[in-house]
Amino acid sequence: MAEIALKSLAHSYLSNPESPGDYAIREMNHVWQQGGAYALLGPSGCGKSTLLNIISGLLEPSSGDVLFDGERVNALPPELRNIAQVFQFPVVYDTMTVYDNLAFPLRNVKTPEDRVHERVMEVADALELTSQLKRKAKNLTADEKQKVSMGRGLVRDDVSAILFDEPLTVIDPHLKWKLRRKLKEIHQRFEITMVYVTHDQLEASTFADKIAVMYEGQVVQFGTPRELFEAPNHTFVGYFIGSPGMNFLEVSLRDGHVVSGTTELAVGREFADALGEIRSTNVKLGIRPEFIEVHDAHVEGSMVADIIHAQDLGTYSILYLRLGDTTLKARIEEEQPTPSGKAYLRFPGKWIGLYVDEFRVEIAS
Ligand SMILES: Nc1ncnc2c1ncn2[C@@H]1O[C@H](COP(=O)(O)OP(=O)(O)OP(=O)(O)O)[C@@H](O)[C@H]1O
Repeated sequence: MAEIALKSLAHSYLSNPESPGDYAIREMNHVWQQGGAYALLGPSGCGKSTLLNIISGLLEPSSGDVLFDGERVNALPPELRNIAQVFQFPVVYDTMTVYDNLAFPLRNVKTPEDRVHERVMEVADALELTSQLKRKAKNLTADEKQKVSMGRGLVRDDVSAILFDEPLTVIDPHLKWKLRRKLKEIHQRFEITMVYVTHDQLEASTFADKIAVMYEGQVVQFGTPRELFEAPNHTFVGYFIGSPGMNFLEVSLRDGHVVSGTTELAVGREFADALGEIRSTNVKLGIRPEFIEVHDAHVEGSMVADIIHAQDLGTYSILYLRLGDTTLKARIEEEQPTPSGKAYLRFPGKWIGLYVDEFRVEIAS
């Protein structure tokens, strides 16, 4: 087991990269601590697989260092890095039994047979494969084969980390949830550093204690699911996490007042002061639909909005609103009265974010 640190790491698949857009991984520093359960979350093409392949040694980075427990491993080939990798599609030997498939990574490093047996039985038990051990892998379903693949990743207890690259893609939807829980249990039982790659926020938050959100080759935020929800560090995290995503309004100052387009926004003095300090023209106010206060009559400091549409989702509704020239979404709970026609909105200062060139900046209170 090891701490994995990435230092000034960058990678381009081009031989002469020129602009940041030429990089699959833009220069980054990141640390996966020993024993953590992490997710690497991001949309297709943001660089997740590239990053995993650099850690496991399948790919050499264009620049920067990969350190395991402080030791530079850039020059080490994958087989000497002690990293287990589980891919989207099962990697099993069809002609071998489940038992022999699970035993393979251990026998490969000349583990004594009594220890092989002990570990195979332990992993088979954790993955509920005990009754399948004598079957030939070729007779298994896709789900079962992927469980064997995961088991092969888990069976060695001397690995530095296990990297899972979208491992549940081929798994039947009703089994996915169960397997995610299982992986979490296994993590607690074996205390191995695990990095789980996915583009699904639910999958990331059920598995991981901390999530690294990747966007355009950069980790734009590394935090707990709650931190990502309550204080997204980048507009992309705001859009990507939560359903529906965060509202972003382009804002500026006009005669000392905060406006979005031609509409004056009722927000605190601190926000206006912070806005006054900013020179960029790319400035946004972010607020989650969950944190907008919705009233059916005027209250002090409220802004009146037109309700375009209310979407009833059972235990809550999403209101689609027009506030001046911008549209917004707000969530109201079942027990709250749903206003009709007009709604009176308040943006609590605690839940407003200020975003400059897409990154969140602190507002002094
Ligand atoms: N072998 C390659 N040669 C050239 N470009 C590549 C190669 N592999 C990936 N890329 C490019 O690098 C960028 C990052 O790709 P990567 O596969 O790491 O993203 P990802 O987040 O894992 O996406 P997905 O979820 O679709 O697998 C993309 O623009 C992709 O087109």
